[in-house]
This record gives sequence, C-alpha cells and structure tokens, in this order.
Amino acid sequence: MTDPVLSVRGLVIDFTGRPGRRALVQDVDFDVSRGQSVALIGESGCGKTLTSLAVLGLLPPRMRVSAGSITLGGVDVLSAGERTLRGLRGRTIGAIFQEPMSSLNPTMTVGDQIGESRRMHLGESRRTARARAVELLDRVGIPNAATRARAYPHEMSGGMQQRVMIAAAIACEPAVVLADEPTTALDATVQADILTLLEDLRRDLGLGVLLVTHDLGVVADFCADVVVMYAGHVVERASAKKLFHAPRHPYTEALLRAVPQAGHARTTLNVIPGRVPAGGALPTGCRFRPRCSYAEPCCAEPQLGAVNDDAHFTFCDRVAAGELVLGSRS
Ligand SMILES: Nc1ncnc2c1ncn2[C@@H]1O[C@H](COP(=O)(O)OP(=O)(O)OP(=O)(O)O)[C@@H](O)[C@H]1O
Repeated sequence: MTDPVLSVRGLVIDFTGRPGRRALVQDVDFDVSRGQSVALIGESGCGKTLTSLAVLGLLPPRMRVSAGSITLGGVDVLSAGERTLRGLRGRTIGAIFQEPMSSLNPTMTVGDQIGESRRMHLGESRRTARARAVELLDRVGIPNAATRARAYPHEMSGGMQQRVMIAAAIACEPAVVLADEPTTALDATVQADILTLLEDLRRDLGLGVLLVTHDLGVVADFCADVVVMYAGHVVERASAKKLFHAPRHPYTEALLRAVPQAGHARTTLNVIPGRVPAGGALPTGCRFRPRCSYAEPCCAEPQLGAVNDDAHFTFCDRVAAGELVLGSRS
C-alpha cells in the first residue's frame, strides 16, 4: 500500500455549549491510501459525520478539533487557512453527500457546475472546461452527456443527480473522495449502480474512497477496510474480510447480526437494544457496556483499548486480554 493520502490520528472533536464542553469524537485513527476503499461505519450519532466534516475543514460552529492531526496529501488540515482548505477540497479530496440537491446549484446547468470547478482549481478556459465536463458526465454513466450537460439539476432523477455529484467530486482529479451516505436517499437498485460506479472509479483512477455509512450490507461488497465507530470512539478497525468473518468487538458483532440476510425470515433479525448515548451522557468505562450482551462489572473500569495484532484493532480490553470470545452469548 502506498503512503496514505488521508491520515487521521488521535482526533478529538469538542462541542462547546450547554452543559459545557464535551468530546463528541475521541481518539479516532485511520488512513486512506490511493486505490483503497475504507468504510466508516456506525449507527446514527456515532460521530461519522463530524469526523468527515473535520477532514474537510468544515466543522459547524461551536465544534472544534482539540487534539490530534489530519493530513490530506501531506498538508496539515488543522492549521491550514481557508484558501489552502479551498484548494484541498477539490484538488486533493472530493466530497459526495447524501442529498445531491443540497450540494448542486439549482440555477446553473450541470455542465457549467462541473466546468466551474475546473476553471477555479485548474485555471482552464470556459471552452476547455465545458468539454471536460461532458467527458466527465459520460464517465459517470450519464447517457447523451453533451445534451444532458445543458440540463439543470431539477430536470434529472435522484440517481442521475448523484452521478453529477460524483462527476463534480472527481472533476479536478482528487486523490481521494469522501462519500457520506451517498446512496441512503436512493432506491435499492440505483444504490447498487452508484456504489458500482464508485468502485469502478476507485479501480480505474486509483482513487482513495472513504465511504461513510450506517449500512454494513453496503460495506461488505464495496470496501476493503472498515473502521467501526461507537459513541465517538473507534471500537474496531480491520480489513472487511477479517471483520465480517471474525468480528472481535461486541458492537461489531451486534451490527452484523442486525444486517438482513438474503433468504432468512425477518424474525431472525437482531435489533441492538437501547440507543447510542448522546455526547454528554456517556457511561463510565466502555461506552457500549449498557447495550452489550457480554458486559461484566469490570467493563465499568476505564478501558485502555488495545491492538490485538498489527492489522486488527479492538477497543475492548477483555477481548484484547483473551478473556472474552464472541459468540458465547446470544
Ligand atoms: N451541530 C451539532 N450540535 C450539537 N451536537 C451535535 C451537532 N452535530 C452532531 N452533534 C452530536 O455529535 C454526535 C455525533 O454526531 P454525528 O452527526 O457525527 O454522528 P453520525 O454517526 O454521523 O450520525 P448520522 O448518521 O445521523 O449523521 C451526536 O451525539 C450528535 O448528537
């Protein structure tokens, strides 16, 4: 694997407001290299979106990175000024969000929007940028690209709008794209098409892909590596192969049990009891403890977090110490 394009180390994101400062994301570590697809997964409220907004240098007001580092293409995102960040967004990292209509400009044709990005970042002429926009629309699978380049976003279906977003995200040939729930708003068949497109681009262009999702079913087919987040922490990080065959953290196991299996009756689906704690109300010790079917009194003690082997990190001290083997409780 080449050097990472995106590197996140010891990331802590604080929220300042009532009832005082609190860490919503803590000690998050992961890398994305060119050509590598990494999933950031967890239920709603686990801190995936805040982590990805921090990567883009776009944290909302009252949110602040208080510790750790983020580098994009070797540039320190946290100390970068707005001008540098604007350059990084587009040239080094492209972003794709859940709702294409909230990111696309409704008053510009899709061709002009994609072209504008190339004019701004690469200094291309209007004519060259427009021609390149048509090529990009064709590359992301939009039929009759030259004609569709003159359409406005609202004249397209949700799936086509998402393809336009992807064309815009890769317009300036970034090294990595961040896709935050890119298919959640789409029909199941369109979802698969969009994920297949991202996978093709990863392979053909050597793009790094950071896929933010709550859907483990999506991850199994499209990502080589997985980072599982729970209540602001990374609880497990491993290759998808290891994680799906032999999860080590009880939360990952519970997530896997909640994924519908083809051919199984709906009644076999396990729902994880309870909910993700809100930022201020964290339990002592392991944050997953109140919902964990393996929990013991010692889980209320501070957890150290441990790497079980080089490529498989699990934030469960009992698993790390060999005291807990998953599957022993239903
Ligand atoms: N603007 C905000 N103000 C206050 N708290 C926030 C804000 N944004 C997020 N949070 C809190 O930060 C925590 C992490 O939220 P985040 O949106 O990153 O989670 P997520 O895993 O991406 O969930 P989702 O999939 O629903 O976006 C949650 O407890 C959430 O309530």
